[in-house]
Amino acid sequence: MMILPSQASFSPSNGRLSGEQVNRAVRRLKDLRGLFADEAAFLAMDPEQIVYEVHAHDACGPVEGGLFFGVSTLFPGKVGQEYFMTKGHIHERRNRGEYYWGIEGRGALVTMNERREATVAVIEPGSLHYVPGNTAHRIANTGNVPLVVGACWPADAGHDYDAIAERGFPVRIVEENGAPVVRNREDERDGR
Ligand SMILES: O=P(O)(O)OC[C@H]1O[C@](O)(CO)[C@@H](O)[C@@H]1O
Repeated sequence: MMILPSQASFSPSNGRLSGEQVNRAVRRLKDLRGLFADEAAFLAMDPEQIVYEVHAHDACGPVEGGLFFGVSTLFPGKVGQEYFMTKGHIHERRNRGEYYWGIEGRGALVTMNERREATVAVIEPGSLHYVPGNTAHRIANTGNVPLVVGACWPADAGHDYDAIAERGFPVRIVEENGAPVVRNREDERDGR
């Protein structure tokens, strides 16, 4: 019998993920153009500012039956009144689901199904969230410290951004009177 060493190192308390097969992807403000309601506020900010980074353990490549394991770190901040958020996607293979869990910080998981019905769940340390297939998803950081969220998803799920780009999600997570609230996009006159 062969005793194998750990393939990577993961700390459940702070989400730090490292090792040979761990890839790091960074998204800057300039990668999120057009997603925030307040375009003027967006243009006044540093486009190179890092909004979030994703560390993912890729042990198998994008194969059917495989799994990816990742940790997203979404930094605190706002564009106008709207909290920093991930780009958001639906899986290319539509029926693939995903697990998320809160590790550090506080935020919101926003989902949208094929009928454009949205849900919003509070993410906090220890919270667990199952995103079913056929459901677009994004997270927003509603706190003052980095939001660290773990995720596990099928390796062949893929990311489809174009399918949701035109109309976006039906809700926004914004600050009102110092607290996060859910705002319906239908209440906006323009923009998304
Ligand atoms: O791809 P997005 O929408 O920028 O989200 C960030 C990441 O969150 C995950 O859903 C989980 O880490 C990844 O699949 C994705 O790359």
